[in-house]
Amino acid sequence: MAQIAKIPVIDISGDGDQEQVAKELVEAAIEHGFIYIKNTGKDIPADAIERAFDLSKKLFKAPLEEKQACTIQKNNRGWSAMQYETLDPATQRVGDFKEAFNFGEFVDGKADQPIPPTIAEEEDQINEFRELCYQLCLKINTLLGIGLQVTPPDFFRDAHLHSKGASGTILRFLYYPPHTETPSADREADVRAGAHSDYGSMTLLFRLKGQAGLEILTQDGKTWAPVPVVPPGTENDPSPPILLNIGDLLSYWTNGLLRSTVHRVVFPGPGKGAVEGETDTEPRYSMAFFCHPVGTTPLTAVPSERVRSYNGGTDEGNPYAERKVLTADEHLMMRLKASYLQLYKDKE
Ligand SMILES: O=C(O)CCC(=O)C(=O)O
Ligand SMILES: [Fe+2]
Repeated sequence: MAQIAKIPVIDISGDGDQEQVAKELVEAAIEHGFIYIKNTGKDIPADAIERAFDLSKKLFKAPLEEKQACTIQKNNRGWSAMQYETLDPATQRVGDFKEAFNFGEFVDGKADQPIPPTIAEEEDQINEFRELCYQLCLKINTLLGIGLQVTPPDFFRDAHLHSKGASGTILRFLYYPPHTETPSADREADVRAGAHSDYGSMTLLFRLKGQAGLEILTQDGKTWAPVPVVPPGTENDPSPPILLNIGDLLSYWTNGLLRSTVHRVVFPGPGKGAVEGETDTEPRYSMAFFCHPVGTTPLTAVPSERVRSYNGGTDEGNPYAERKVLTADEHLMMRLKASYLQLYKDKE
């Protein structure tokens, strides 16, 4: 069996020493880029997560025409069909064995995009779940600011405030069929989601017990390590931990100090390193909340001595000195173009 990923579990739900928690979070973000946020149910109640998963199952079971009518657009919202997205085009021979549905920001509590009629009545519930995720990301942004001693410490949080404008933030439901339903997929050669790093500031990932598949690339750059849904010590929590990972934008913004880790979703068939108690024989559902700063935010130098003095892991001086300042939206567009080849080819 493959070595499972070494990812720390951190509890940020308490009222205790915030500085200490912030420090632990920052060290984990620098060292691993992935962190299990212990789910005590205080930030995101277990039943809100359960209900969101139920809604996601209902959505993917909706008639094909309903989903097709919501096909993903250049605004990154809507439904992406089985094998439509290819996250790692350089390596994959076929597209990802998954379906996905992206919800962008809501306006006045309503979705600002077509929604399948099958789930239209639950629009409020989607909005509420988005809001819980957003609030948790704001809290994490504050902790990162404190841990990196940014002045002011709410520098990152501020850049994510809805009140300052629209952002590319997406709540994404994902459905991966069991291997038995995708016989054309070669368990060894094909993947359910190609190797990639996430585009935004940070991602919250929700998974279900027993459903295998997620792996991260370890620091040697060639070994893949499975990421258990329920790491040791969290078995009795109300819900499995929420998996937090740092995205490319936050890594870029911090000069590479915070690590954006490459990950993928595989068919961990027998002998291929599945975690004990997890399989790929059942349908797999996951939900990702991709948190982005307000689109017009310029990704200028972070006012933190720790970030400033980090030279991006090279000896060539500080990349801030040379690079063009991108906005959050420009950074996102650069990444989207690389993974939706068809969408951008057909319509440009
Ligand atoms: O489904 C998962 O476990 C991971 C999904 C993912 O990495 C993504 O959508 O960016
Ligand atoms: Fe991802």
